[in-house]
Amino acid sequence: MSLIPVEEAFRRIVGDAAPIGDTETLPLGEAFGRVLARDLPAGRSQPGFDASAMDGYALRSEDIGYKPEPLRIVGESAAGRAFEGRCDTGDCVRIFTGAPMPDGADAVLIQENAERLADGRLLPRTGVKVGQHVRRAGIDFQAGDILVPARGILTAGRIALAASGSHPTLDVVRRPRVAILATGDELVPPGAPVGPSQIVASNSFGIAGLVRAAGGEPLDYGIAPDAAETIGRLVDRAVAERVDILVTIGGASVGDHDLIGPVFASRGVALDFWKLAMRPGKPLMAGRLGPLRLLGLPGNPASSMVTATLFLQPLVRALLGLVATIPYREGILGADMVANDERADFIRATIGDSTAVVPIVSPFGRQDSSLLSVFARADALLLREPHAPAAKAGEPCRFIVLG
Ligand SMILES: Nc1nc2c(c(=O)[nH]1)N[C@H]1C(S)=C(S)[C@@H](COP(=O)(O)OP(=O)(O)OC[C@H]3O[C@@H](n4cnc5c(N)ncnc54)[C@H](O)[C@@H]3O)O[C@H]1N2
Ligand code: MOO
Repeated sequence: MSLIPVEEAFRRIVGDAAPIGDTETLPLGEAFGRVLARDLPAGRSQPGFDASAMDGYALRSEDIGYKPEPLRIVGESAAGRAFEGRCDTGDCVRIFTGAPMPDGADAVLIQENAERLADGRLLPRTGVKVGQHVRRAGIDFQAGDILVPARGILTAGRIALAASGSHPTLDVVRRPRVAILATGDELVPPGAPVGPSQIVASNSFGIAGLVRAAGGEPLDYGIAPDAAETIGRLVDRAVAERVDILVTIGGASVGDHDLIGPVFASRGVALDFWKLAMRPGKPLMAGRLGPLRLLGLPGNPASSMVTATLFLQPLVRALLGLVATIPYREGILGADMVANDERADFIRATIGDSTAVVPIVSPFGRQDSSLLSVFARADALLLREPHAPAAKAGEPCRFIVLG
C-alpha cells in the first residue's frame, strides 16, 4: 500500500463535509464560542437618540462664536433622564456622558472649557463646532443592520453586539456530536487498578479536548475490548444516537486484534485503511455509514493527538460551516534539522514565550509517538515536509499551534 500524502487524506476526509443544518436557541449568556445559525439583524438603532459623548453643557454652537457671552443654564440631562424642555438661543443644559441631547442644542462644550459664574450662569471659554461631542443616533448600527453574519463564531465582541441589538437569545448551529471509543484489551480507565501488561487509557480525554476546542460535543463511548460483538454494539449505538462522527482509537495498524474494519464491514461499510505519509500517525481509517462519519485514529498517544489535530478538528469545523484548513503558520527554525524522508514530520516543539514577531519554533529532542509528557509540553507542531533538505536554525519553517 503506497503512502497517501497528508493533503490527499485531508481532502478525502474534510472535502465533502456539508454543514449540519440543525440549530438550537440559547440564552445570550450561553452562546459564547458557538456558531450563529443565520444572519442577526439589529432589533434597534444604537444609540437610539443623539447623545452626549462628554460631561459638560449642551448648547447652540452659534451662541459661542467669536466672543462668547454667558449662557443661562436651563436644566439638566443625565443618562436615563432626559431634559424635557428646549435649548433656545442664549440657553445651555448641563449634560452628562450618554445623556440625550436636548432639542435645540447642536453641540457639547466640555466642562473643563467653561466657568460657572457667581450668578449661576455659564461662561464658555472656547467655541465649539456643530456636532462636537455629539454621538448621532444610529452611528453604531441602525435597526435592521446585520450585526453578525450567518456562520459567524460568537466571539466576546459579537455577543456584546448582539446584546446591544436587543437579542436575549441566539439561534446557533448544533455542535457536531463526536463519539469517542477507545479500543484494546490492555486499556483500563484512569484510577482503576492497572494489571500487568495493562495501560491507562488516556487518548479519549485528549481527543475530547480537541473536539471541544474545535466547537464539537465529545461523547465518551468508553473502552471496548478487542471483541467484535462489543465494538459492533457501540457502532450501532452511534447510528441510533445519530452522532455525527465516531472516532475510534487504536487497532488502526496491521495487528491480529484490529477488529474495527471487520466490524464496519459487517454493517455494510467500506472502510478505507490508509497509510499516511506522515509521522506520527501513519495508520488511519476513514469511512461513512449513512450520515455517520467514521475516523479511526492510531493508538499511540502522540499519533492520535496529531491526526486528530490535522483531520478531526477541521472536520468538526467543516460540519459547523466554518473554514476548515490545516492551520499552518510561518515561523523560524529554532534548531538545525536533518534532511527528511518521504513522510511529513509533525515534530513536537515549543514557541516558548518568545516575543519575536515571527515565532521561533524549537523541536524537543525526544519524538517517540508514545511520549505524552513531551506532547503535553509542546505548544506547536513543527512541520518538516516530505523530502525536506537539511535546514539550519534561523531558516523559515511552518508550524501548527497546539491548543
Ligand atoms: N508491523 C507494523 N507495526 C506497526 C506499524 C506498521 O506500519 N507495521 N505502525 C506503527 C504505528 S506508526 C503506529 S502509530 C501504531 C498504531 O497502531 P494501532 O492504531 O493499531 O494502535 P494499537 O496497536 O492499538 O496501540 C498502539 C499503542 O498505543 C496504546 N494505546 C492504544 N489506545 C490507547 C489509549 N486510548 N490511550 C493510551 N494509549 C493507547 C497501545 O497500548 C499501544 O501501546 O502501530 C505501529 N505498529
Ligand atoms: O503513528 Mo506511528 O505514527 O509513527 O507511532
